[in-house]
Amino acid sequence: MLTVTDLSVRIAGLHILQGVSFTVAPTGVTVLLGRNGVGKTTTLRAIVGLTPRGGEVRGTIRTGARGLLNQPTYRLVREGFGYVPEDRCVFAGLTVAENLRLAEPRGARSAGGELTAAYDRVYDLFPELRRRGRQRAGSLSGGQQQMLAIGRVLLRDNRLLLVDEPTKGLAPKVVTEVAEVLERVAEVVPVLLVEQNLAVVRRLARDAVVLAAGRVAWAGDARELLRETALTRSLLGVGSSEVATS
Ligand SMILES: Nc1ncnc2c1ncn2[C@@H]1O[C@H](COP(=O)(O)OP(=O)(O)OP(=O)(O)O)[C@@H](O)[C@H]1O
Repeated sequence: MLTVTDLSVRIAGLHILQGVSFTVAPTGVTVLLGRNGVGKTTTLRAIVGLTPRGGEVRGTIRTGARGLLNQPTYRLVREGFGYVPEDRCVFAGLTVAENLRLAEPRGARSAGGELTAAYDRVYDLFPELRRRGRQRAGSLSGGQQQMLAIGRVLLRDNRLLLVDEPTKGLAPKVVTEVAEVLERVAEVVPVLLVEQNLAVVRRLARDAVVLAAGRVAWAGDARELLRETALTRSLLGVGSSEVATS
C-alpha cells in the first residue's frame, strides 16, 4: 500500500499541493479526481520523483516502512513504480517493437534473444502490439499509442501503476477498450488513476480521492461519491446529467 502524508509541492512560486494525504489501496483502482488545474498530475509526478527542477516537495510518501520522497525516478522504477504519463511519450520515430525494447528490464529477453514471460504478459493484454511490431509508433492511433504506453510499463513486474488520464481525447469505443484493459491490469497490480471520464471512473474505481484547493476535499468509496450527484457536482464541477448518466 502507498501512503502519502502531508504532501506539499511548490513550483514556480505556486503552492500547488498544500498538505495532501491519502492512501492507495493494495488492490484495485484508486482514482484521483478534481477540477482542472487542481494538482492531480503534480501529485503523480511528485510520487515518481518527476517534479520539475526548482520545485520543492515536502511530506512523506511510503510503501510500508520505506520512505520514497524525492527518490530519483530510476530508483522508484526499480522499486516497482510504473508511470504512464498523460502525453504517453512514445517515441514516434521508432517502431512499436523498438519502443518496447527501450523499456525492457533485465530478463525480458533470454541470452539467445528470445522474448520471455514479460513480453507474454504484455502481448496477452495487447495482441495488437505484437501484430504492429514493425509499425512506427507515430503512425498509431491515439488508442493504440495509449496501449503501447501502458504495455511498455507492464514489461516490468510493477507493484503500483500510476496512470494519468489514459482516455483523454479518445473516441468512445476506444475509451471502452482502454477501460477494459485497465480493469484487467488492476486485477494483478494496484493502480492510482487520474481520470476525468466519470463512466470510466464508475467502471474501474473502488476508492476515490478528490483534490480541491491544494488539499484532499473528499476520500472514500468511489461509488458512494458518484451516487451523491450534488457532492460530485460541487467537487468536480460536472453537470448533474453527466454524473447521473455516466
Ligand atoms: N512546471 C510548472 N510551472 C508552473 N506552474 C505549474 C507547473 N506544473 C503545474 N503547474 C500549475 O499547477 C497547477 C496544477 O497543475 P496540474 O497539471 O497538476 O493539474 P491537474 O489537476 O492535473 O490539471 P488537469 O485536470 O487540467 O490536467 C496548475 O495551475 C498548473 O498551471
